[in-house]
Amino acid sequence: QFHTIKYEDLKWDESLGQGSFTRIFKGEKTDYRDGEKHTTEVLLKELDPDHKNCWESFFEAASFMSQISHKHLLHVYGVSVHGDKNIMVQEFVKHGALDLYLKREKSLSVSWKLNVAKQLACVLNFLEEQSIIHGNICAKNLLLVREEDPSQGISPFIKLSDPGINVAMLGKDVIMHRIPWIAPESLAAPDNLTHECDKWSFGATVWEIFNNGNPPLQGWSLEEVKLKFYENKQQLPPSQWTELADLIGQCMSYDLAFRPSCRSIIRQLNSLVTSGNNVIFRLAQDDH
Ligand SMILES: N#Cc1ccc(Nc2nc(N)cc(-n3ccc(CO)n3)n2)cc1
Repeated sequence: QFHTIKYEDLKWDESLGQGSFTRIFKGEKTDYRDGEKHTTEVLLKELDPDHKNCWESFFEAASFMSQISHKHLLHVYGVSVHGDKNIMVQEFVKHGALDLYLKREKSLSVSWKLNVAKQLACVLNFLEEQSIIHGNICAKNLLLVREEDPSQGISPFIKLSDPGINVAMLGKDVIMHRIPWIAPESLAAPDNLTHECDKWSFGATVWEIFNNGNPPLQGWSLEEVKLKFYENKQQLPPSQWTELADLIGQCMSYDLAFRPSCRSIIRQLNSLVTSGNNVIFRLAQDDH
């Protein structure tokens, strides 16, 4: 169900860091098409050898990404296995993961943030229409293809990365680290994810985007304290912008039935764009 790439057709360049069970490197893949040699810049995502028992889930994530295509879904060229090395070969995304970008760029505009949130809502809507559940929506799994350039009227462009190892495969402690992105009902049943779980995670991710990449519950390092967050049905600190806080609150409602449809999420984001402009316009008016 996905393309296998020969190990000798891959070249490793610099290391770009590591995820929870993977290491990522910049690299190149070589194809020979119509008698010509083509070299493509790629991202090589290597599964840690000591987690090779998760290789099926690792490749399931790869096949998940290659069975459907969408402009806001990361393209996966294929996989390569060599000895105890399991490698996913992805398109190289120029500006990397959004969580780091949000921490680095401190003066992103409200319209930048809304634009990115809308792109995520669009790909979420697409996945729901395809009855596909991602299961790991968070800023770390959003990749920035293009920065904005206001002088050229160029807006940011993001892609959703693969979900990584299936949360059901992971130990209890790893699942704890996904609080508050993981929907509360999924803690009890991580192998029974629903589209509503992705909406909960969407809410936590929009919260991240509007909080300059400060992880939610920062400093709440003790797992039992994080569990209290769910037991007490707590919400993340609400934004001053009530309409935004309402949308995040709807997505992160403990009752599945109260989580909005993707259509409603997109509609509410669109109205935030207009109300956002009006707020700015009103504030500007007050100044004069
Ligand atoms: N400095 C720097 C820098 C780092 C990475 C990229 N590019 C890239 N391309 C991808 N396809 C995937 C990723 N990821 C990064 C974290 C994850 C977690 O899954 N993925 N990064 C570009 C610049």
